[in-house]
Amino acid sequence: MDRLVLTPDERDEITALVEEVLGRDSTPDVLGIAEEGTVLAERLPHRLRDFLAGIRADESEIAVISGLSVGDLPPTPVDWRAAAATGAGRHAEIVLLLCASALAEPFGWASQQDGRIVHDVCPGRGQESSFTSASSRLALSLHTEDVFHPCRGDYVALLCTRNPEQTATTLARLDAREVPEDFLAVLSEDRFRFYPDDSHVPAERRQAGDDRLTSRYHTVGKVAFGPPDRPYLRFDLDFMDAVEGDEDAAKAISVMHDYLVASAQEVVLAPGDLVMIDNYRVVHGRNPFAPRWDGNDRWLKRLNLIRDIRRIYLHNGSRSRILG
Ligand SMILES: NC(=[NH2+])NCCC[C@H](N)C(=O)O
Ligand SMILES: O=C(O)CCC(=O)C(=O)O
Ligand SMILES: [Fe+2]
Repeated sequence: MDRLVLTPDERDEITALVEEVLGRDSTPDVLGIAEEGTVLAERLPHRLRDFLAGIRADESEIAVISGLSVGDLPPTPVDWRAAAATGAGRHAEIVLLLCASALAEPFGWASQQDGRIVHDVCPGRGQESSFTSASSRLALSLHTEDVFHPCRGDYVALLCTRNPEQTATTLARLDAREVPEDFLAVLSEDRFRFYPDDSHVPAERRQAGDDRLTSRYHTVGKVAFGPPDRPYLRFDLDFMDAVEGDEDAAKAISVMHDYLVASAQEVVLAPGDLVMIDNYRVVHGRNPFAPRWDGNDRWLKRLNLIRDIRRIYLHNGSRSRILG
């Protein structure tokens, strides 16, 4: 894991840029700021830009930037809808957008959190055991973000605003030297189906049987692909299976899951920590925790990033960075 600890001066420089951007409009347009992101990011401190350029060039698995300001925070919202309605944590959203734009291009999903580009990750009441990021008492299993989609992010960026119980984010990779060749061979073939996860599939639409959003919709592909000595990875036990009747592929999924769990590392994010997770090189998840419901619950802001925004434009057939 790579880490950059910002100096108080660097933190203040970033805060000043964020305040300038927020001060331009009475109602800040987060998507508009995302459009400008790569230009605004040119004004971030040199050491931060150098650090992120290095992360990108090396394809580093995990990078943490510490010491960011997250602004004045209201109580942790009860769910992402409440956060969206009130604009809670706007300062943190812009910190995340600007810093992440020095690494890659921000984009969003029309099907996720109402098409917002910056997401809220906080425990949701009644969602303690869900398979979405709003879960708490149930662990979030190791996954590739948006595993079903060919335009899934190159990175997931998470900025922590609160983490009172020091709940860990879990991370694991596939080391080709550690696994048998025949196992890797199965993973490297188009023998796996990947489905949209529950954050893309509102319960009502699933019940209504909207084909694009139900389990009938899937893409087929490989779990391991790309550079053989440093394979990329596509995996989410909860939202994948083997193609019809392929028992060796089914077995490979469970062996792979056990391998990832056994080799996972934990990173505890503190307020002001921003982690950039390479969504091709590692899978991530979260340990379970007990929600408090006292306004002081764990709260992250999340952003998806892609190296080439044209892939999103081509998929959309328009110059929009909200994939829909
Ligand atoms: N294994 C899983 N639970 N996968 C789904 C991950 C959570 C999903 N990306 C969300 O935003 O809610
Ligand atoms: O809460 C965490 O630490 C990770 C959550 C997660 O997987 C996500 O928001 O995509
Ligand atoms: Fe995730």
